[in-house]
Amino acid sequence: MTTAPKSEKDRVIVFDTTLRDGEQCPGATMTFEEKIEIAEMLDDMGVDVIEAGFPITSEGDFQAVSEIARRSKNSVIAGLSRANPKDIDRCAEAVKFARRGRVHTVIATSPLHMRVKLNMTPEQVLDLSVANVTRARNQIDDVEWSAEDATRSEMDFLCRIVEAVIKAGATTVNIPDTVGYTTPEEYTRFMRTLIERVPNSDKAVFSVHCHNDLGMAVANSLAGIAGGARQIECTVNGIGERAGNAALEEVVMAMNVRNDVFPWWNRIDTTMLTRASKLVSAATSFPVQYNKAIVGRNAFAHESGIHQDGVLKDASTYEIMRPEMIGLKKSSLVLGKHSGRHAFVHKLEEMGYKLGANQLEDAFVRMKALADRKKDIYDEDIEALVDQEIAAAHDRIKLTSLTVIAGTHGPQRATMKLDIDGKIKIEEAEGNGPVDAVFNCIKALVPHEAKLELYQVHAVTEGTDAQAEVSVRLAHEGRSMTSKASDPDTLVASAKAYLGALNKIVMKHQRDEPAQAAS
Ligand SMILES: CC(=O)SCCNC(=O)CCNC(=O)[C@H](O)C(C)(C)COP(=O)(O)OP(=O)(O)OC[C@H]1O[C@@H](n2cnc3c(N)ncnc32)[C@H](O)[C@@H]1OP(=O)(O)O
Ligand SMILES: CC(C)C(=O)C(=O)O
Repeated sequence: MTTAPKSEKDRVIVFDTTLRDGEQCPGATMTFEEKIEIAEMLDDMGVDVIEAGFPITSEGDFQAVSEIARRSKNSVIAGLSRANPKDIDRCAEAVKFARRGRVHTVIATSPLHMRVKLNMTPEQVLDLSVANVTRARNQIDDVEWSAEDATRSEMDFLCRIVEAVIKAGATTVNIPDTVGYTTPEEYTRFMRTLIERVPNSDKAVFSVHCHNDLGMAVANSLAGIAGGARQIECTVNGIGERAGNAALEEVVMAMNVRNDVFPWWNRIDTTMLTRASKLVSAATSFPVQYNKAIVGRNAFAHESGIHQDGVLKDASTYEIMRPEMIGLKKSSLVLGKHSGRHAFVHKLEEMGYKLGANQLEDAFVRMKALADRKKDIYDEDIEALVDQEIAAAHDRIKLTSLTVIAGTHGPQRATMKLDIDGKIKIEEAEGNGPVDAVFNCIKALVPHEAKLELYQVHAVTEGTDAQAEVSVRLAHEGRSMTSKASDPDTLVASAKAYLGALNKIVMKHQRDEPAQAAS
């Protein structure tokens, strides 16, 4: 969903640099095919300018930028270049295949960078900038000039150089916060002063490019727009040098959700944001932080009971945007130790269960107990728990407690307390292994002739804290009775599964007895 257009002067151009600045961070290198796929997706999503790479970097980067340019549909395709003829020419050659190509040329303007890194005087930097913008403009109509480390540059010099590059033909002037140093108020003032003081500032679009070293890249980008800029340079998932760049999904949704505060619009189809995030994460192998704004897996997930109850009554209690706006089907209610009954009942209904009040209360208590011991509660856990609740509703023999001593120095020993028809009985037994000790305890507490035919264990979900699901089959008087039980403790699950099968035998006897007496 795109924000309804207002006027052209309020439109923010979205410039995505995932494939250039995003790729610059250690470990994020993408293959040719991955870059093509991402560029096509950004084009479809409504990104105005795609910075596809830095063509002088390598033959591979040149090829990727050229191919993205060839395949471009609506987006302008930009390439980066330093302020030297070789970079400019190579870049112009790569982007010339696009419907609209852009040469983006950068040079540092801060005293520190000019002196230490470039070993140039401000006048040399100014002359070089003018010469290279002119060179680029002789090859292409769309030229962006960037003042690297602009926010640590002197305002008087910046005004002079910006005026000169616009005169030389720069159509976009980018004022980057290269090292993530500025603050929102400062950046608004900085941008406003620059635009006001440069006499020909109306001949170019001013742009922001903010890094996240102090966690303010998104806030600073919006502040720069408030100061008069109309292009935001950003990346999907906020990837980029060091702590990254302003995240595309965050700046776009901030403008959409708080349009009262950020009264500008853009052309992004926000329903593609989730897909874009997943694609970039997969291509770079950079996981998305769980609590990342907009696209983190917890951004629309609720675990606490009070929040879940609120969301069930009206999602806007705890959600400031609808999940569908960013291409997510729905928000999720995650069951855990902080959950309440409303969410538990809702989950059971979704899974097709309808329990009576007592069964529900028992299952809820058991879910809480499970959540205290297990990190994630999956649907399979709930299923196992409720099935067991239903199956055990009429059991005459119930497990009350179990302690097992196991380890290298046998024999293993179990102590078990059972509730048999309302009476508590306790017994201790040894065994050849902990499971044998547990089953011997049951035999001591409930003497019976049934023979163990099958004992099987498997994990309900993944991880070392997964619940064990145990199946037990007992044979008695020519019939077999099978029962399943689950618990994070394999021995408790074993005891419950055995007792489940035993209860079935007892129940069968109970049903058969009156019939036998009558015959
Ligand atoms: C703020 C930014 O994100 S800018 C983009 C940064 N991205 C990258 O650097 C990724 C791609 N870079 C590369 O592949 C390489 O660095 C290249 C191909 C650009 C250059 O490689 P090399 O020629 O081996 O130079 P190297 O990277 O070691 O040093 C950079 C040189 O460029 C000069 N330089 C740096 N910025 C600029 C600039 N904007 N304009 C002109 N020259 C510059 C430096 O002063 C240095 O020159 P020197 O060799 O005379 O000292
Ligand atoms: C090339 C420029 C825009 C840059 O990446 C920066 O200054 O951070």
